[in-house]
Amino acid sequence: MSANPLLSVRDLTLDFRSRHGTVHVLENVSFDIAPGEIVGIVGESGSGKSVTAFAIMGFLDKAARVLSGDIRVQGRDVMAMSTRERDLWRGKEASIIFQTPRTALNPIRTVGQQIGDVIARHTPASPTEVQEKVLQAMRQVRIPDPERRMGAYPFELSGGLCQRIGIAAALACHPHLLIADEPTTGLDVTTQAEIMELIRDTARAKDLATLLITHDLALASEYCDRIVVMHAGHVVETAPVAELFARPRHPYTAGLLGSVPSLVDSIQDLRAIPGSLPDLRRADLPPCRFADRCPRHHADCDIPGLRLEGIAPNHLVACRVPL
Ligand SMILES: Nc1ncnc2c1ncn2[C@@H]1O[C@H](COP(=O)(O)OP(=O)(O)OP(=O)(O)O)[C@@H](O)[C@H]1O
Repeated sequence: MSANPLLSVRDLTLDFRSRHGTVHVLENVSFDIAPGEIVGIVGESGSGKSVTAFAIMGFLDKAARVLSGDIRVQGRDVMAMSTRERDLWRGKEASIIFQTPRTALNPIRTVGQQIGDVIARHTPASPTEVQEKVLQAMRQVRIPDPERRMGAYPFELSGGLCQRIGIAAALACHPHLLIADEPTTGLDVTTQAEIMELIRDTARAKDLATLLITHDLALASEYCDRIVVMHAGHVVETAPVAELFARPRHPYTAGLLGSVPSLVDSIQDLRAIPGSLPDLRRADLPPCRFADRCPRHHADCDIPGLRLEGIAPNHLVACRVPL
């Protein structure tokens, strides 16, 4: 893991209590992000990507119970913060952008007011100074004609412009950590590329540690430096992007890569991963939650104590029979 990470998540284990029983959502989730690094979390729906992001930001609902683990941003223990400290920390040190930009914005306030609200919460400034900072934030995310657009309501702007407003609000107070949860869902391909380029350029220019949550492996391969692969609440593999795509070592990662048309050599090589995620309410979840779906399953896989281990420089895998 990184020598001086900006974000460090260690052995995060949490569950949710629900009417249908306890859901064992995350177990021993660990990863780091260095300043300026873009890390993608990939995995099927339900693998725990968003819950991990919400745990970092302190957005978990009351049904969540953190059983163990540690989350630090710039060395600061995020889970030990009071609600007030957390409110001040969000936006100033860490920000999140969501997948549905229009619904993430308040429909009855102009976009300029909404960016201004974030600035005013964190910086003592006069209304004129706030307005100047709003314009700066809008220019930074390349919104054309910001003087006019700051008076618009979200419904008056395209999905791509709304996402730019979301990013402007997230970055307005210069945080060090940015979490982007499926930031381009629902946007057309050209707008998707523009938004991803904006996120990448900003991360590089401002040395932001960026966590990109996505289903889209092709997108992750293009914009991320490193990938964290999650399956059913476990991190199963993490490696620099080129290495992971050239030589996946976990059978689940190999299965994911083999199921993406643009990443296989020919259509004949395209394969779906058999089975589905295990029911996370099971009290007897196996040490490897991929075991029931794994073509390489072996008796050793059922021995408790499976951990992420180094298999090559910067390449960790949680598998007893890696590829
Ligand atoms: N409030 C909750 N109560 C019970 N279970 C929950 C709650 N929130 C999330 N979960 C469960 O946690 C697991 C992980 O959900 P999460 O949303 O993090 O997955 P994800 O990988 O982000 O999926 P997607 O790509 O569909 O957003 C799922 O099994 C989900 O049902």
